[in-house]
Amino acid sequence: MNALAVTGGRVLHPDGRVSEADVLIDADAGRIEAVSEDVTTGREIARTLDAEGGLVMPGLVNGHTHVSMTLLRGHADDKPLESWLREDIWPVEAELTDEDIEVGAELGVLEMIRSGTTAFADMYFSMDRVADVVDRAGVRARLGRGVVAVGKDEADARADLEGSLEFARTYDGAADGRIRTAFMPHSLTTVPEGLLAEGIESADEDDLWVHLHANETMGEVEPIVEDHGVRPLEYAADRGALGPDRFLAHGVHVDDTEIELLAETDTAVVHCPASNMKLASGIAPVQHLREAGVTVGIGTDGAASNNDLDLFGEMRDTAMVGKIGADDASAVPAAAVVEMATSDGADAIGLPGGRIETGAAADLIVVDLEAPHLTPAHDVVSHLAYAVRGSDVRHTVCDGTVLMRDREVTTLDAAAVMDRAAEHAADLVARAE
Ligand SMILES: CSC[C@H]1O[C@@H](n2cnc3c(O)ncnc32)[C@H](O)[C@@H]1O
Ligand SMILES: [Zn+2]
Repeated sequence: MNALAVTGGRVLHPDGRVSEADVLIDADAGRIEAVSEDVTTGREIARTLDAEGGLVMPGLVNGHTHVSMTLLRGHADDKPLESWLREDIWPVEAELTDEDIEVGAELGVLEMIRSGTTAFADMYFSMDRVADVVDRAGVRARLGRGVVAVGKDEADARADLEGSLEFARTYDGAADGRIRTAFMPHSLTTVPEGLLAEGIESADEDDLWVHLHANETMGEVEPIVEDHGVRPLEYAADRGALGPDRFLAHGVHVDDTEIELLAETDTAVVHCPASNMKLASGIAPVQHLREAGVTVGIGTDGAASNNDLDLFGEMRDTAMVGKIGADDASAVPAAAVVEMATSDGADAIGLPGGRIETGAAADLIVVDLEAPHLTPAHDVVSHLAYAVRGSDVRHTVCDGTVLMRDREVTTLDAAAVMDRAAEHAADLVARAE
């Protein structure tokens, strides 16, 4: 066995307990072999990661993003979704080159590795380029090419749909299985009903997952209610968009019937609190969703509506806004938020990981707990939800490979990535003006 040992720290167990333990990883198999007090005695250990003063926990799962949108970070702020997309984002995206998308993905993945995210779900364009970055950087992802029919004639919209299915078929299982894919219609209002149902039927024939934005704003809910006389998620169910191998981004404006429908169909929701606050989309009923039995993950959405990809910030936002939404300070507690960012997030997007236990995927991080803002440590789980920042992550491991050691990313050249991204972002915005 090519053994990697993470030693001298405390471990966050799946049931929320924290105890002193080492973690032994089979780096070739990408699997956790043992979690116990001393894994090094009597074993040949190839490499060690020092976790002294730190907490070993599952790598975080960013359940919904558009990673290449890091190039548009800070480009268009302070607008609601509809006008933000139509007036600012889509015109710039029309100028994107494949290379821009690759460079933006490198920057986003670099930021995620440095802030403890080991897996993410991504919907965008030129996804072969994003897949290449995922492969090189060593993270795990569920990827899909987004389908938008707005402003396209029937033939172009159909070509978009075929492209999404083709990407999903071709890349599923790539990067030694670290890449999984999905058919990704953008939303219920940007893809017409016929195409949506047809695409989902084709996806099902090939056992592909499905991911879309849903019920993000009232502006998305009202036209469906007006045109079809049903709630958006009833409309979605009738077109095959709900089920155990589907996950929806946002789910902000869902009524009780829709929450029931999500639970009955085992459809997961990825909550994106910062994006929902920044675009003033609304507050998702996270406590209610969880109580109904819906699997809820957490996502950053793109960096243009957040404006970072630090999932620790997202955990804090989830807890805070969850309490305001429920009008109850005990709603969405720290332990729930940690679950949502780890095991529930992994389950929501159908990727391995999210648990530190024997047999689980070796996707983990070490968080440094020795810092003024983390002192005293009455309750480590509380710190994870409310006080830890992405910059507290010391090491990041995915699939048994060390992606960051002592804050040095091993798979990407951080300085070069940042330089290239700044250059591409400036050129892109200049082209669009
Ligand atoms: C077709 S690729 C994905 C598409 O989605 C856009 N997008 C980014 N953030 C959001 C959001 O919060 N709601 C809806 N759509 C969003 C992105 O700019 C791409 O055009
Ligand atoms: Zn989105």
